[in-house]
Amino acid sequence: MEDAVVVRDLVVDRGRRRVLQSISCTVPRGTVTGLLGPSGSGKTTLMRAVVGVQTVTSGTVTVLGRPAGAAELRRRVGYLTQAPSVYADLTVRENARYFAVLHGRGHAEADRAVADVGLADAAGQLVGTLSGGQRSRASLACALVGDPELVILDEPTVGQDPVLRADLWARFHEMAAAGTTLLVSSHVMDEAARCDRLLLVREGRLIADDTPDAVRAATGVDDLEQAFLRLIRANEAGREPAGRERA
Ligand SMILES: Nc1ncnc2c1ncn2[C@@H]1O[C@H](COP(=O)(O)OP(=O)(O)OP(=O)(O)O)[C@@H](O)[C@H]1O
Repeated sequence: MEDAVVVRDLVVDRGRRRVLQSISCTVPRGTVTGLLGPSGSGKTTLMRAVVGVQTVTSGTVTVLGRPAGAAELRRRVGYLTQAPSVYADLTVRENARYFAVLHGRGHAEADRAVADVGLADAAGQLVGTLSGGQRSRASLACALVGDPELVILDEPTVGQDPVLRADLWARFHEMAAAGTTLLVSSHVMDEAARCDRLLLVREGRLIADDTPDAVRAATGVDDLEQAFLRLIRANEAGREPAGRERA
């Protein structure tokens, strides 16, 4: 099956800086692919390019077989930005129902999306009165309510407690098992182990595109944070990055 996302030789300049330096990678359908890297490494910029809202300098981004940003992709791609994009003066339920209508879905789907992010008890609460972590989950519910084929989630678990984080990751894997493709960014390396595949970026360059197990095998260490350190050092030493083969 074709990949959900194909990025080829992507270069992006923001301001006067080159923030993505010729990135090529793929996101296979029906997987949870993690986009990992330190703050400022270019994760959000890459996600914006996949959503089609980022001006690119050169290269191509193909999403579900179409150029990124194509009008017909709007309903097929869900995007959770880092800043919650929900209406503060509506309740959680009203927000979810509003976004559900935009995607041709009903109340039942909206209520399910709210429950899926652990907000059933707060469904009647105004978003403006929620905690930061709750607000970001309300935003997540709105990104998922249309049941998009490709879901791009920019740091969806920041500020969530460990139980909720585990629940959210379980939900992501359920969605992937049902055929949805998820690209999920995080700068927390312990989340890398929860992904089917990993894209590791640093300073605008891709230094790994592989499964967690393949990254471990290529570097000879079990701990993914240590594995990434080795990849970074190997990369800085100018050697060929390890672990580029598909498992
Ligand atoms: N609007 C902008 N104009 C100029 N430079 C920008 C702009 N937005 C981001 N950048 C720069 O682009 C680089 C990549 O930023 P990006 O937001 O993609 O990183 P990130 O990996 O998502 O970081 P974080 O984990 O902190 O969200 C950073 O050096 C950042 O300062």
